[in-house]
Amino acid sequence: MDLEKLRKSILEGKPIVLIDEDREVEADLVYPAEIITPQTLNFMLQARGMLCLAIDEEEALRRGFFKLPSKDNETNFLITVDYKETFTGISAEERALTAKKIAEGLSIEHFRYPGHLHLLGAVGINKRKGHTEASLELLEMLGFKRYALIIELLDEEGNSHNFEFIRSFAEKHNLPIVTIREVWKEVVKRKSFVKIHARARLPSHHGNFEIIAFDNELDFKDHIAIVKEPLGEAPLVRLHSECLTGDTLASFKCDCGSQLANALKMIANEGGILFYLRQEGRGIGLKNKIKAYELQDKGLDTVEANKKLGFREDERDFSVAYQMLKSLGISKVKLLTNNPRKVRALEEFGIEVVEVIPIFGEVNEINKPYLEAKMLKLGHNLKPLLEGKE
Ligand SMILES: Nc1nc2c(ncn2[C@@H]2O[C@H](COP(=O)(O)OP(=O)(O)OP(=O)(O)O)[C@@H](O)[C@H]2O)c(=O)[nH]1
Ligand SMILES: [Mg+2]
Ligand SMILES: [Mg+2]
Ligand SMILES: [Zn+2]
Repeated sequence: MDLEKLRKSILEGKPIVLIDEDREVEADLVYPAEIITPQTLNFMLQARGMLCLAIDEEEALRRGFFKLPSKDNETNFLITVDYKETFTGISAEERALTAKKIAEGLSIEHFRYPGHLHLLGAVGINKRKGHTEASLELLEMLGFKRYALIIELLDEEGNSHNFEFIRSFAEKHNLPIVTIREVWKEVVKRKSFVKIHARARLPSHHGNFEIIAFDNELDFKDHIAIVKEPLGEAPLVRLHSECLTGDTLASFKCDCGSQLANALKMIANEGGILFYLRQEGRGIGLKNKIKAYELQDKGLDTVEANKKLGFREDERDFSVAYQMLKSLGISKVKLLTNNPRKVRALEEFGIEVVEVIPIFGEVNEINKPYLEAKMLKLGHNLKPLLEGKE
């Protein structure tokens, strides 16, 4: 995402096409309310969705705007308004004026309601990754105030999910395209959602560690770090994904339990950090992993089983691991893994992986086909282990 270029394009009066690939599979045009002109607003109305103004819900409520009684609706609508000095409130000029007055911080006394501009309350992109939230983050990182005019882009037939049309519309009008995923990634780099909650001694079978718990407003799960001093400039780091069956129940189906023990031993000897990440089943959760096991009992491999259940081969997101590292002041690591995706995930956030150190578990007749599938289909570097040369 080239922020300079995006800002320039906005200042030329061009809205950004913000694509939501994950939730709604739709695109909205986005423009800062503070600098909206009647011309740009009129251009945005071509998109033919519903023009709304996104605002932080907390702030809107503080200023006296309110929600209508509603059943739990996914879209967080507040009242509709017109600025008091408008005539009917519907023209591009008058809607632009209403939007600007909201961006100036005026409270509800200066508006009539119901009116012609819909207000949408944003609840924070960590809690909801919709257009409402992402548009505010996007504008903030471009140096604008957190008030966004947004409107869904419909094709000639009125369909909102036509990505081919969305891309051709952007191209035709020379509008930049950004995805909500890109915005979220940038937010994870800029804003901190994780901080240390408590730390305590943890003597264990493997050595004397410290255990750290976090307040985590990023994915709201209880991840922990197991730390052994000294850390040095680039400590040994292991990102361990939870595996109840392997870690706790000593299952033969995978190598997780023995990898965990080996990682803790290495860290006990040399110093380092093990992050115990609650990403059971490569992020699909325990129940789904058992479902995947059911399919594997019937002959599918670990990747095919995930796909059959409608998941990607790997659903893990390492942004929380990045923020935990940051909260511990670490920007360089020696990473214990055979999984190239973990290296890439950290590097994308700007963590320097100075060395990748293989970490093998035990191979047996039961987990061998699973490990082979990971090597062949997920690109894990397990050749030395499977050839017995590790
Ligand atoms: N969906 C799914 N998850 C599995 C399966 N077997 C193990 N897992 C999960 O896979 C995760 C461990 O990931 P692995 O791919 O073994 O290893 P990795 O952590 O990505 O890579 P390394 O760093 O090299 O160990 C844990 O969350 C396990 O619960 C399976 O058959 N299906
Ligand atoms: Mg939407
Ligand atoms: Mg593993
Ligand atoms: Zn496992």
